[in-house]
Amino acid sequence: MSEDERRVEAILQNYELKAPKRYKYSQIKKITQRFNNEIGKGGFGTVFKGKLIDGQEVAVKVLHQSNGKGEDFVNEILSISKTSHINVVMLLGFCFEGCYRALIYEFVPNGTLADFIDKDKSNMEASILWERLHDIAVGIARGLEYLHRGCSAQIVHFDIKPHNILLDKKFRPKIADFGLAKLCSTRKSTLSIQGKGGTPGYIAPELWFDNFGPISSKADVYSYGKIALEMVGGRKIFDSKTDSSSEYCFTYWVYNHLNQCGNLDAYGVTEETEEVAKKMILVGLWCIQKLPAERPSMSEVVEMLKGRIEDLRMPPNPKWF
Ligand SMILES: Nc1ncnc2c1ncn2[C@@H]1O[C@H](COP(=O)(O)OP(=O)(O)OP(=O)(O)O)[C@@H](O)[C@H]1O
Repeated sequence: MSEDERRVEAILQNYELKAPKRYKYSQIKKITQRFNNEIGKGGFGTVFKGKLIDGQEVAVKVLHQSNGKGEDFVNEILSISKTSHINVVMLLGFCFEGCYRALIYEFVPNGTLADFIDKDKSNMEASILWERLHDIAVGIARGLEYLHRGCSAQIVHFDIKPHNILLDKKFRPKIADFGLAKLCSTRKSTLSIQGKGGTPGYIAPELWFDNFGPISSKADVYSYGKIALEMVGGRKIFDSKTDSSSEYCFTYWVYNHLNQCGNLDAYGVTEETEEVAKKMILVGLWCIQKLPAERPSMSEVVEMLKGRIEDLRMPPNPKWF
């Protein structure tokens, strides 16, 4: 056994794991029918569709063997095994055997929020579309509120982006991909991370620069704000391949437009759907405030989204990163 394996094994034994069952690699092969149904590839591994003995459909993430260190694997297991929430993807099991590592999740069948944002929605009735967007926004906010405050350990995800939000058959969002997540004591409100995590466009400024204040769950709030704006804009607000200034422009455009009491026709927002769109924009703008202390908590975001539009203010100054 390598030093790294010994370390992972010790952590797994010492940690009180709530639920996930440990599987042998031979069982993983059976569950995935010898890896014959690939769903997709990520930075850390390949995801296959599979079936447990009781017939439950699962997604099995098989980690690349080149991932020498067990850190991401342990992080994902330890973070997610402490959770149980309708808006957080459930970890059902894992495999850690020699160089083989795999994670077994509930299968979430309706693609990612990124797919949904990109999808042509012109044949969807506007009121249905905006109700769905609003419900997705509330669901993600509730999932994050739970991770930040509601489960036994405080969890900061650090990589909230549309690709990591899966949608179930009722379009309920489920937060996935806990590779960068960090557990911290519920009494501690700040934490530190080694290395730079996150994804450009969604990553909070304090994760890059030292002078923005302490690192806390407000980093996820920032990423959430970007997602909320992206959902309203119906497009990526940051696209490194095409236009590095698009994010900046969209955010300012929306801010100025709303400040001057303009309507949002250009974004397919009608009178009927304007309230929902405005709420999501206002929430998004508050969440992407440069200083973490000026951003709302996720509980406040849920209240803002569920409350009356009249009670929402514009952020006082456009000081976004
Ligand atoms: N529980 C699941 N149910 C259904 N599909 C899933 C599930 N988990 C992941 N997938 C799909 O598998 C693909 C790969 O997921 P994975 O989390 O490994 O990578 P990623 O999020 O795309 O990239 P990275 O991990 O590098 O951020 C994605 O397209 C995702 O939609």
